[in-house]
Amino acid sequence: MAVEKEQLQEESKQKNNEKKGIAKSTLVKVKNRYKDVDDYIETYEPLIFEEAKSQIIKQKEEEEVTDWKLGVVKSWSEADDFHFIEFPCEINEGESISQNDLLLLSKDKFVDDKRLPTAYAFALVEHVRKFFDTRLVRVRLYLAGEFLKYNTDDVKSCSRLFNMRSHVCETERQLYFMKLCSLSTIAREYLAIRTLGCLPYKDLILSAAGEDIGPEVEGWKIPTPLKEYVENTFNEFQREAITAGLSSKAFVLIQGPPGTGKTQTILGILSTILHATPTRVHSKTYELRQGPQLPTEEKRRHWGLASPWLSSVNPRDSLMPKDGDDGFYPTTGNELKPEAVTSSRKYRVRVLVCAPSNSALDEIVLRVLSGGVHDENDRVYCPKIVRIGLKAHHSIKAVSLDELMKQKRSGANKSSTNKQSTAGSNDDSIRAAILDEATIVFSTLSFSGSHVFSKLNRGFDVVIIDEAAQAVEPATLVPLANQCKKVFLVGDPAQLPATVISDIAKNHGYGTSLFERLMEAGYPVKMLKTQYRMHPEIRSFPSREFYGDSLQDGDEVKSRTIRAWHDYRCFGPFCFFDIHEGKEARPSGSGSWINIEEVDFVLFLYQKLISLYPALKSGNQVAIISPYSQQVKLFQKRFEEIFGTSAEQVVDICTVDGCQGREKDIAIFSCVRASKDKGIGFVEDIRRMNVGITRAKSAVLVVGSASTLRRSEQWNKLVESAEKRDCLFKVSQPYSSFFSDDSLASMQTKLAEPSQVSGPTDTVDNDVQPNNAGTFDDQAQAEDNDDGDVDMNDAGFDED
Ligand SMILES: Nc1ncnc2c1ncn2[C@@H]1O[C@H](COP(=O)(O)OP(=O)(O)OP(=O)(O)O)[C@@H](O)[C@H]1O
Repeated sequence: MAVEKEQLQEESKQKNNEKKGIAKSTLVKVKNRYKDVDDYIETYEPLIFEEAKSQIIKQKEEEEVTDWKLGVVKSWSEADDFHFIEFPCEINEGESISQNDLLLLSKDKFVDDKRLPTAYAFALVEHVRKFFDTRLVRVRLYLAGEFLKYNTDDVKSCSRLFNMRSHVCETERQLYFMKLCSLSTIAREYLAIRTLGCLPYKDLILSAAGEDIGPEVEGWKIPTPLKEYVENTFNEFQREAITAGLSSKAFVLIQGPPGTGKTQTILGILSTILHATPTRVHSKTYELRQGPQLPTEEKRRHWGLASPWLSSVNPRDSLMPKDGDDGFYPTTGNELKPEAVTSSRKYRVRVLVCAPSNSALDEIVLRVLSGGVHDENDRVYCPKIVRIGLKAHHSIKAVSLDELMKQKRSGANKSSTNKQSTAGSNDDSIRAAILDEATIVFSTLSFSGSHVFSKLNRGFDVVIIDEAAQAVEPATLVPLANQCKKVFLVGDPAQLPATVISDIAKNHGYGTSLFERLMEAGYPVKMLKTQYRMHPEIRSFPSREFYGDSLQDGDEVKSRTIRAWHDYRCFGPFCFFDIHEGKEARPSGSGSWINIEEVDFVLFLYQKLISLYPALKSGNQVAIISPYSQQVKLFQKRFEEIFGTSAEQVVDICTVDGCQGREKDIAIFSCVRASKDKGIGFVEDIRRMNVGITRAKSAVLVVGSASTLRRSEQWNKLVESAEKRDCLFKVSQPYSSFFSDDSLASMQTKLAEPSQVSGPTDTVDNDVQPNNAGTFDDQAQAEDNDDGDVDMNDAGFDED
């Protein structure tokens, strides 16, 4: 990797020399197809820089920067127009400085924005190493002048840089520094677009060309028992996706609309690719070497002859309980034994599974840990897996690299007498051993470009990227540099895309994922069409509007999602409450919006639901969702005032962007925008609507201003759909009257007959009651105490 980096630097230098005099300052839009690698880099490079700039500014605005620290220059050098300096740095608890952090270095502290010091510069951390009791930080600075435009050699001399140069080029000089932000993710993405030219399937990425995958191009075969498992367990669309994975295609795209079993399909893919053999191996010589495949009866006869103590009937068959738990391979609890590899296994595929965020990643790790994968003989086992990176969820800590290292270290320490002197190199070899043994490695996209990966002895044969439509294209390229031959992109471009901070980059299409671009260009996509989450009444609108009416319901979805509250028309499965007196407002200094009337109504709605169906008070079965983070904060505050309990203990209150991938029994969606003539901002994004209305299993209750929302074509369709289905409710103040006994009785769908329901209906201990401190008639005022707010994806940027 280090060699690659040097090569790339050299390449880029050469190119810049060739281009001398050609100043390329204009940004170009992301296209569906690219002529060549240069065309690709010329498109993405300036967009990455734009995004980096916005990220730096955002961090500064959010005041996530640390305090000034004092350092003393220990050494300095100069190479390739850059200056390098090293200085010791004390790192206190809760602080960190690591590779790719952006620092501000200055001769004096900044006192205010108007009188800037005379010597200061930005610096990028090259590396940090131990130095006695502190750390030694090495940074890179460019002090030759300021670039006037992107991609130009036009450098203007600059006195602050000139002064800085004379200041730092002497040891023992004091300097102040502060960490501004980490540029790790963006640096890895930059390196990834620069390595595109080295990827074996670069032409596919550039041209976005691919034919549909038929069985004739099957590149891998799976043993019969595993094949039977796939046939019996997965629906036809999932099977197609899994079979496409066994083809010789380098890229397989799988679109998974909400609740269609994306994760389930990924588990199926893992089982098959880990136990598949290349088709070419199933040649005549192989068959001869292996002997012919015998029919089952014949096999039994052979076993009988070879093992006369076995009766012709396997005794375990007669004991097998109905749920398939035979006591040897129980299907519940901690049944997952480690894999036993037999001598017939000739191939050991190594898989890297990635996702854009830690939470999405841990979801799959957990599913592999709890569900396991199936081997050649359809036995479930737990493969050797390692979760690399930061912020691993506590439930999967056992397989995190840090935890596995701890275990190995303590094992090694017990058997070692010379611990201290070799600790560092030991760690490296322990890490390498753990990763080499792992069959599946899990990492976020960004972390897959970290130094841990560059030190691996072996790359990965297959990369699976989940939530691939939620990542910008350069982020998707990061794990592909790990020598993989086959790539699965699993995601849904009809749901929310990646968060892009720079408006300029966004307007130039930087938010387009590789998945979306390939799909737009006509690359074949396997779509999962059977959904197992939503009541059909919830499924119908998004299916028609976002998936060409192609979604169908899995067996028994309807009966599994019928609930007692469906006895009232106002509690689902699908409702739109027109809060026509609501008014949008913008807390001062904020880019976000609130709507107090909607908050009031939703609290009445929630209160009514839990008083009629107390079981809803436990287990976070209800979500209150809003596109705007200020509205989310207002909900949390009011909830606490009224119920006297922290909202998060009983209900999930989150932004739409933060709830993608989650599933709840009931979702209440507060749209916020309500005005006489204004637009509806980013609520108009149909992908945001799609996510908001597809989280619920049994009831999606949309709360908004119908007249405002109708200004958007898609929202107009949603309101019309509610109207047609007789589930549009115009609600006037006081909202309590909407839920009066008479009013509820008029909305009853059945007459007092007990419901045939599968969900929770009983009372529970965890009581939530309005307390005396607040009443529903309180009109909570929005607080102006927050800083500027841009409603970003809650997942945010996840690592180092
Ligand atoms: N073939 C199937 N037969 C029956 N149930 C299935 C099948 N595939 C998936 N499911 C069920 O559907 C539900 C959703 O599956 P899964 O979590 O894999 O979906 P997903 O597409 O990853 O969800 P999300 O939209 O939240 O990302 C799970 O309860 C799962 O057990």
